[in-house]
Amino acid sequence: MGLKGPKPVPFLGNSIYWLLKPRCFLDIEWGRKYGQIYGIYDSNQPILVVTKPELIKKIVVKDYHVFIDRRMRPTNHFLYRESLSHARGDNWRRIRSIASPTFSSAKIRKMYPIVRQCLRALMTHVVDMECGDCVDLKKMCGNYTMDVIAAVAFGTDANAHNDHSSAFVTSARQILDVDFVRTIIVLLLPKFVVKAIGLKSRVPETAHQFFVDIGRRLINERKSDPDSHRKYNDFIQFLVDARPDGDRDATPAAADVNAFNESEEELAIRRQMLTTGAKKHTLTDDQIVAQAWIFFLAGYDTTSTTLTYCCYELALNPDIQQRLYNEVMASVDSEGEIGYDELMAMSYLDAVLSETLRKYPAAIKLERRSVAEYVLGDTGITLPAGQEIEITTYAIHHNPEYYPDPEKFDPERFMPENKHNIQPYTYLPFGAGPRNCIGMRVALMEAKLCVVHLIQKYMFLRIPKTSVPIKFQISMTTLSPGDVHIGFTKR
Ligand code: HEM
Repeated sequence: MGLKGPKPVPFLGNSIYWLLKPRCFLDIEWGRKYGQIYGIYDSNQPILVVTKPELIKKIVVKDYHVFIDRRMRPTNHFLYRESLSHARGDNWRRIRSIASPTFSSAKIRKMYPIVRQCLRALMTHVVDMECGDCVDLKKMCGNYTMDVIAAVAFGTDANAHNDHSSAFVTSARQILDVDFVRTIIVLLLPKFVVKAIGLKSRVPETAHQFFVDIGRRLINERKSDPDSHRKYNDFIQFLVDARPDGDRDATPAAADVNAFNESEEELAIRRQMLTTGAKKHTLTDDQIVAQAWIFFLAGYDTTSTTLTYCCYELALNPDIQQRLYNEVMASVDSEGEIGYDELMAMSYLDAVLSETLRKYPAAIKLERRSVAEYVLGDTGITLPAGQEIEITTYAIHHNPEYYPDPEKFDPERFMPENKHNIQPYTYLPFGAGPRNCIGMRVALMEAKLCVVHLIQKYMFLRIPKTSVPIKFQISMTTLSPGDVHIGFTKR
């Protein structure tokens, strides 16, 4: 296509740079140098990088059917192949329209008590720590989101704070703690070299099998219990019960939280996709297991790092923390509890989390793949079928043209009176269009509830061990923090 872009290294493309610097910083540098459309190479795979809002809208919403697939590395395991995030074309449409009602606000309200229960475990754990102690935020938030996602996706009590050797936690760790550098070396080296030196990036099959076994067992139990739909409010149950006339509020309304890109046009496209998507409105048992699995994989680390960054910024910004504390105290009841509607109505809390997701989007980029030849707006570029596309979220969120003083943590940007200043398709922490994050509402509920309960009891403090600025780990797709420590002191 003759695009500008960083010079690729033979066979390795530009991937070699990702070993040296976090990808998010490279995206900013390359965007400054090459503009809103440029080309990079992932090994020998050419990728079109797009950061122009009007073109993003075309790709992810208006012509989403041309860019219906996400860029995916080949995988044979059904847990991935059949999952929502990896599925392609009509298979994805079908799975998405069956799975969407499981994320309706009615269903999320039903899950609320499960999340509340996991929060109790977190609060008990925090009480057991000495106040004023140095808190390992990543670990604390990770244990909480592990408990939540195990409970809502697999109906299982992971007991992550207390039992680090439980089968659930160890199997999850084997899969989640993938060594990035090792993985990229395996991807970069020719296959025969990888084989010859016996390098493996794969996780042991027993870890995957553990989740397959739990999922299959639960589905059997639920299917043989005629009352299960009354007893359980987790994803497995919702997917077992999925019906063509499931909840109608599965698509977000224009006023929904974080729906910055959702005009009536986008909502209509999404609704149309969902209603035409499902010819056969059931999933096989293994397809249900694959969805529970991907909810676990996509929902654990993203929510945990978001919470980590949020508490970190509150520790660095005592004024913002105080204002949030005031809002929390005005919203909770005499027992310190809060209902779903009251939680969602807290505008400053919403602004704090939105700003966290702006400054630290857990996924640093979105990926799409064209299924047909396509003329890209008035750029004069014709994309071939199979063209990989990346939309560099982190770089967009840190562009001073859209967010003045982008390194400043400033929740004001997202207060109701200022939200209209945000240009559509420049705020993408959950992606956009019909293939956006299906778990957004769950993630926000889980994170907000956690902040509300922690801040009531503890003040977050910057301590000598708090690294400023925060350090990011080397990663291709996610914004993972290195160690993050802050102090907690009892209020
Ligand atoms: C703060 C937390 C989270 C963030 C920042 C986040 C972000 C994202 C992003 C950026 C995407 C890609 C969207 C696109 O390509 O347009 C995505 C997809 C997805 N997310 Fe999330 N996510 C979060 C939590 C969750 C949770 C809790 C779940 C499940 C319970 C979940 C399930 C998924 C799934 C299944 C997909 C693939 C959707 C599809 O291809 O149809 N995510 N997420």
